[in-house]
Amino acid sequence: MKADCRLYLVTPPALEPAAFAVQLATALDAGDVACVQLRLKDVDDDTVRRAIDALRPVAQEREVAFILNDHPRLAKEMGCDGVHVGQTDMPYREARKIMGGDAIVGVTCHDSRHLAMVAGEDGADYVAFGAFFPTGTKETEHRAMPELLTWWQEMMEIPCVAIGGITPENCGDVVRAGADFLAVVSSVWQHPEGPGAAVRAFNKAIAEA
Ligand SMILES: Cc1ncc(COP(=O)(O)OP(=O)(O)O)c(N)n1
Ligand SMILES: Cc1nc(C(=O)O)sc1CCOP(=O)(O)O
Ligand SMILES: [Mg+2]
Repeated sequence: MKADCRLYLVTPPALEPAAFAVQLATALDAGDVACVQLRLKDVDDDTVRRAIDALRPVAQEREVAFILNDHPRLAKEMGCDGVHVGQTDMPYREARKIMGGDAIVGVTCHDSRHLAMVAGEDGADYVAFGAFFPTGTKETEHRAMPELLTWWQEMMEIPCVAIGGITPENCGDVVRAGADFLAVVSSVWQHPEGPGAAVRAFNKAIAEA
């Protein structure tokens, strides 16, 4: 059992804020979730602001960290707890400068030991590896293996996030390999019995891994 692995929910790529706030509350009330990332692609800043206004309180009232994908300035302006930046977004150091020392800043590192070491040494709060499994949520060019997580855990103290196609059924190897967080989209929001059932299934799978 690796009880210290936790869930990191990432929102669906498109959502209607008021309706999704209800879904999010259902997910967060169902079990243990460490953080929520708002990930909206190809929308304008005001659309992101409206979504933050609807969703940030749902997470923060439950003491769940609220992280914005891609947009450090909006994350700072809107009171998010952190930001996630990819390799083609803003460089980590610039994001940190905008967010300040206390905020969470996470960095995508694909399947690269080098990128992860650089992010870790620069001061990232977590590194994210993926994709561990095929995913329909986004086109991915990189495939990460569970051994990468084990190597990271042996080398570094900074938490690592596993992402990409992770489900309650396939997460065991990733959890046992050393993931500190499982970042998930479709297996939660498209779960046939709803997001609450998905969170419960993940919590059980993690506890039994
Ligand atoms: C936790 C987490 N890990 C990886 C990503 C992917 O970020 P990025 O490579 O910038 O791609 P987009 O998500 O922006 O399309 C992530 N968002 N979250
Ligand atoms: C947003 C994202 N980033 C990835 C990466 O590999 O960096 S995979 C991915 C999509 C994750 O969605 P799902 O849980 O539905 O597979
Ligand atoms: Mg990005």
